[in-house]
Amino acid sequence: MMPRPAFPVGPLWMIGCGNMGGAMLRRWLDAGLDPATVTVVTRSGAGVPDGIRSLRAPPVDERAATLVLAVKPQQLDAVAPMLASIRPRLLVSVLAGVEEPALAGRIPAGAVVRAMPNLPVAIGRGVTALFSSSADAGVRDAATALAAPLGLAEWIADEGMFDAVTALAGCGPGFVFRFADALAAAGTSLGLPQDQARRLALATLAGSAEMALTADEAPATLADRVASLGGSTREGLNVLDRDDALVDLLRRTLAASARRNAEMAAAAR
Ligand SMILES: NC(=O)C1=CN([C@@H]2O[C@H](COP(=O)(O)OP(=O)(O)OC[C@H]3O[C@@H](n4cnc5c(N)ncnc54)[C@H](OP(=O)(O)O)[C@@H]3O)[C@@H](O)[C@H]2O)C=CC1
Ligand SMILES: O=C(O)[C@@H]1CCC=N1
Repeated sequence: MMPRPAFPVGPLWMIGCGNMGGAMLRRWLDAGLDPATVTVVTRSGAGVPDGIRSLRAPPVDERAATLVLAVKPQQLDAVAPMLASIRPRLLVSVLAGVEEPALAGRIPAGAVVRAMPNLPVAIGRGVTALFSSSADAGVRDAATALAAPLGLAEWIADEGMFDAVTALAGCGPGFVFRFADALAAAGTSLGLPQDQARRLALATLAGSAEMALTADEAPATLADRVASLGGSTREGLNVLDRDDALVDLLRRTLAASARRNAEMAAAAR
């Protein structure tokens, strides 16, 4: 296995440390990020890992090399003024929707990278999509080094694709968790005890995803291997496949999320 790239050198400040910022920071610390280099700024101090400097405003007489922005898009204008004079080498924003020019216009930085992580980054099995208009290898290496311990990291060439990537991978765990509950509930409706249905549903999802990830065949081929001719899986698949029911449902699901990302982008322009 290739060694992971080293974390960017210098102080790392994280603005906002809730569900996503907290998940990323905990994973970075587990992966060897030096806690002494980290400062977190929030209003309440809630959610900051033990042993990490937690402040209510950025320290005035210090500089960050890397600034990670992890507040909600609607909170950008509340935090931007206090970040305007920091001028970090690298600004990494995980804000859904908010585009690079909107970030660069509010928070001057050597370079801006948009990152779209998802919640399984907490266990190093997430997805992080990255975009930057900068072609600077140092910038890209630094962002890749931050994303690598979080799971799969993929650069997106066209920022116009970022809302779609956000809908699929950023929001995706929400849809998968909902699917897991639905699968379990369907088992319960056939008479299984609730806790057992949940265990079976989660283990089935985990095993199937792991198998599909490592298989040479496409998921459709794997599905056909489960569906014996004249058997019960085919009967179930017929329900999902009739009129493209599942595909249509997910198309509408992702389209709704992508639309909301575009709205948040427009609001920040
Ligand atoms: N949750 C997810 O799965 C994903 C989220 N994202 C993105 O991550 C970002 C954060 O989302 P999420 O973690 O879910 O949201 P949370 O509400 O959980 O976290 C927001 C954080 O911002 C802090 N905050 C809010 N206002 C201020 C302020 N004025 N000054 C300093 N800190 C502030 C909050 O702390 P306090 O209230 O104490 O100030 C909190 O730590 C969003 O932009 C979202 O688009 C991206 C991918 C996935
Ligand atoms: O729901 C949201 O807006 C964020 C973006 C991706 C996941 N959560």
